[in-house]
Amino acid sequence: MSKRYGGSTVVDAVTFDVRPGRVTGFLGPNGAGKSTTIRMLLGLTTPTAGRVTFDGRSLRLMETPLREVGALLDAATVHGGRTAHAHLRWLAASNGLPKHRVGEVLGRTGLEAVAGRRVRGYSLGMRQRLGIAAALLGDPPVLILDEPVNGLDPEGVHWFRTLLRDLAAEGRTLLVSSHLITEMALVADHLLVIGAGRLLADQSIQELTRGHATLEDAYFAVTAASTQYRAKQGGAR
Ligand SMILES: Nc1ncnc2c1ncn2[C@@H]1O[C@H](COP(=O)(O)OP(=O)(O)OP(=O)(O)O)[C@@H](O)[C@H]1O
Repeated sequence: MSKRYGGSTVVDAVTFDVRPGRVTGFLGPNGAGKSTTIRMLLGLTTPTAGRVTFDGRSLRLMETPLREVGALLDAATVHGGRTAHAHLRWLAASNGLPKHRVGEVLGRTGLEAVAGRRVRGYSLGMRQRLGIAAALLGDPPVLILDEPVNGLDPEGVHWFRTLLRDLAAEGRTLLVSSHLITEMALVADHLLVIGAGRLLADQSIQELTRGHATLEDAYFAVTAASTQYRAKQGGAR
């Protein structure tokens, strides 16, 4: 896929496959084109060139997309006056999903005890859990999660790691973007690295790290030429 905005190409002929049964991490410096790529995967932004298919099919042609692809984008988008339970009930009803899925995803995301509270009183971590619950609602074989650990406390991060591994073990396809390389090193099997709109790496963690002391070192080496924002070293004066 490629995406141009005005005169600038923000995603430049990026091609990749995301395989089932493993966690694929999606990394890149600020402004690299991760969100734009994810929005194109989900049909929220139209590519200037190229296309996206899920098991050979276009998302637009699917009758019940939530059963096919679950997504977490911006956890802040839920109406604050709704309870988590009401939000998920509404999503289930409007997408033809069975009511019992609401209780199941509330259980899987640890939100049962707070499901009757209005979302405006939720912490960022609770909102992230609710966003993950919504992504899981249709029991989809594919999950695309943008910055899912954002705002999660240490227990939440630990819970999420286990959840990701379980979802991969169930044979699902998981694409997870993050800025946290150390977190990716713990959960991902495979990494896509993007920089300045180009795909810089599409490798297993072991392959990418080979020849470097750590995954972080490998990441800095791969993205060195495409990082637009890097502070000068040294103390502030
Ligand atoms: N609607 C838009 N119109 C014009 N330019 C855009 C638009 N959306 C994104 N861009 C530009 O595209 C580039 C890639 O942005 P994008 O949000 O995809 O990067 P990102 O990798 O998700 O960054 P971050 O890690 O900071 O969230 C940036 O230079 C951004 O300014």
